[in-house]
Amino acid sequence: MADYDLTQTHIIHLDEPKHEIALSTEKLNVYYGENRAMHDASLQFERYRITALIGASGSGKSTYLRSLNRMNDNIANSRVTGKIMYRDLNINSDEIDVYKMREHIGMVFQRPNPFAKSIYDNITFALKRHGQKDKKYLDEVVETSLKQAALWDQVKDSLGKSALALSGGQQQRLCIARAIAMKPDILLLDEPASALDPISTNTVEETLIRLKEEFTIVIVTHNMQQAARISDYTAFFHSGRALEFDETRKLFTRPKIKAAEDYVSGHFG
Ligand SMILES: Nc1ncnc2c1ncn2[C@@H]1O[C@H](COP(=O)(O)OP(=O)(O)OP(=O)(O)O)[C@@H](O)[C@H]1O
Repeated sequence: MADYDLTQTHIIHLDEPKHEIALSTEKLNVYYGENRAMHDASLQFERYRITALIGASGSGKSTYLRSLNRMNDNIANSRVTGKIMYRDLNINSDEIDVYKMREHIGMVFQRPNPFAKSIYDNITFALKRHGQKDKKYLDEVVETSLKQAALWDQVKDSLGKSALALSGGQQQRLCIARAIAMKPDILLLDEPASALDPISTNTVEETLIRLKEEFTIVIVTHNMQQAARISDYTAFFHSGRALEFDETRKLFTRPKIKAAEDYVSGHFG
């Protein structure tokens, strides 16, 4: 089995992508001040597939995920180099309107973070800010997004209720509904189920599996069973590098790199 060489640049592309590539990075580096937290990460994300990012704590998964829709821009002292290609555009460039780009590449965070507003207003907030006033359209988006996030049946009679009164699992599905209301192409999720109980986790996982019919999903998870259950592809991160990238079933059963084998087998026992 190959071991990794941290002095090498690791560029990992799928041998034969089966679908169109929705998003990719080329030699992506992230620096926090002097600390280089991501080294030349080159990965490709297929459209309508779920890709899981796995690896030990501190290996750089969130750093990488955040850079995909320029969330690292908000961190003082952070710098990102390399290309992030979306629809033939390098979105890691000064000319990009970051807010517009995030309409195409949405994000859901680890802790549910609904606004202190009604369920309805949470979903319509960004659309209204973009000038959408058509009540019929807004009503439709609220219904469709909540249905897609598997929350509609539970909240359809209480859309005026505060989002903060929902359970943690429901709040997270509301945050997913809020993200998909903008009809993004790509959904980035940073451990979206880690703060949830097993039943809510299960519902979120089922929701994500259904959502991949319409969206390309990239998800950070510490939960190997979750990665195995829901993802089509997995990228293994180690020491700020994307070291191995493959179909999930191959990476979990026949990893090529020892560090990946140790990590995966340690978690599966
Ligand atoms: N805002 C920040 N400022 C400075 N350093 C940071 C920041 N965020 C992350 N780092 C550093 O970057 C490295 C990678 O961290 P990151 O959070 O991306 O790892 P991770 O694999 O997502 O970890 P975890 O699984 O614990 O969330 C770590 O050394 C971390 O200390």
